[in-house]
Amino acid sequence: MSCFDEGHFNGDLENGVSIGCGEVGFEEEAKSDIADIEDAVKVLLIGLGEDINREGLRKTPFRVAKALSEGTRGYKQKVKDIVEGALFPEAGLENNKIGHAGGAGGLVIVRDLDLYSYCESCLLPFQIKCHVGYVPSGQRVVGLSKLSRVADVFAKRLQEPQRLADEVSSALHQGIKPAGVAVVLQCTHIHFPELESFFLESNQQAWVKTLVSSGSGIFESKNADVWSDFFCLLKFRGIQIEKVRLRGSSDQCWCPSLSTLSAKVTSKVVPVNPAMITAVSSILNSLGEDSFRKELAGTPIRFVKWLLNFQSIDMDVKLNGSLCSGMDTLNLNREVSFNDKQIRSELNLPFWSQCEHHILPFHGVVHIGYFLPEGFNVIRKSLLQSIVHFYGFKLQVQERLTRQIAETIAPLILGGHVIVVVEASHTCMISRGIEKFRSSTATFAVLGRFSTDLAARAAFLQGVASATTSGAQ
Ligand SMILES: Nc1nc2c(ncn2[C@@H]2O[C@H](COP(=O)(O)OP(=O)(O)OP(=O)(O)O)[C@@H](O)[C@H]2O)c(=O)[nH]1
Ligand SMILES: [Zn+2]
Repeated sequence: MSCFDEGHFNGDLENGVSIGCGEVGFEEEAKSDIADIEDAVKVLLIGLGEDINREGLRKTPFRVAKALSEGTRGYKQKVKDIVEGALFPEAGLENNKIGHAGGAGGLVIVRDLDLYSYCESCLLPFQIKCHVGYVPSGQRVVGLSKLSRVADVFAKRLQEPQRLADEVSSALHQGIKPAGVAVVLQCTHIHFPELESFFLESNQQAWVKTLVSSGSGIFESKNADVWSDFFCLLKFRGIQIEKVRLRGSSDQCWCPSLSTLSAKVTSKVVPVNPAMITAVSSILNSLGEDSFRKELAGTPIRFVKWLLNFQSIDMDVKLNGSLCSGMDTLNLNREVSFNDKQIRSELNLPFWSQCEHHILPFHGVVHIGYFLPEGFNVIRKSLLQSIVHFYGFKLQVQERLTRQIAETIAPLILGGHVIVVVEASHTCMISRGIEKFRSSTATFAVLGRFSTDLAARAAFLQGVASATTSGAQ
């Protein structure tokens, strides 16, 4: 059932009708929506060739349903309730003078509100740093927390940055009746790897960012001088405004899936399992969206194409003798002394993976260290990058990914002395109510001398610390 229709937004503000799917039997409806989403997730997992009964996946359909429902709870929240009762009388600087100095005497801005939303084009969460300001009028101000709560109502939907900014500024204007509202959003979206070119280039950026704004009342015009007050107060926080896309500016496609995955759909006929597409459409409807809404038209196929990256890649990593080329296999048994001057490092190899608990991406960089005695060839970086992708492009947990990379490299190295460190940002940690935006997870796997020799580990880790900033974000 869809609660998303053109007029729903204004109607909900004025008469307080719940934005959700009606009050009566709402709990029951929510439960059946969760169950429907779980069934759809099972179809997706089976479409990936996964065993839905295996340990790591058994609870995944429920976790995903819970996460998506949490991430789109905004459809069921009433903006009116949030603002009503939180408008406080406050004399202005110049009593009864209407306009800029009316009310409490000038601009009020709350900066650095960390929110997350779900991208309507690819169904992945994206991060938002939201800055909301308004000029009070009518001798009253609104509770500061309500600015964040109202922004969150619209963030917790399937969104696109500009529409989100517009909805927040419009909702606050209707709720507070100020002289004007201004909203600036800094949005950060995971970058989609271009698999074909990916194995060649290791310098793929991890994030796509955009800055959008929206204004109402005295902020309606993007040239209004009150915007410069607003931008100055943002500059205090180091936010460079020049890059803000003011409303109505050219709408370059924000979501990277609109350029990469769609291009792949058109450039090459890639068979996509229709049952998986139907499953994603049913998830959209269970969330209270209208899967026929034009912005959602291509979302199911984009989401399925993204998922299929993690089915398994047909790249066959040849770990036979040819990889040991230059390593004289007779010497492989020869004892050679280990010294930390002979540690070879390959750092910042990018990876993408998908957490099997929430079917949400985690991505970052892999640092690999191994022992390279005199006279032996290094392992080609492209091979190490291929091994990283081979294990990355699966439904994973980070610890398992780290171990599998180390175990695959060890046999290629004299003595099997290898250390692997993975640094990653987990999308499941920035969303789902956890919302730890700047968190990143590091995992470690050590084999051979690296598991017993602290000095060797320290030598490698020092090298990583001084040679690189984490690529996780
Ligand atoms: N160790 C590990 N845990 C992960 C990874 N990716 C996701 N998780 C965790 O998987 C766990 C699943 O816990 P559950 O209690 O079954 O599910 P949940 O209700 O979504 O848990 P919360 O995250 O606490 O909301 C969560 O704690 C996630 O943080 C990973 O790569 N490694
Ligand atoms: Zn997207």
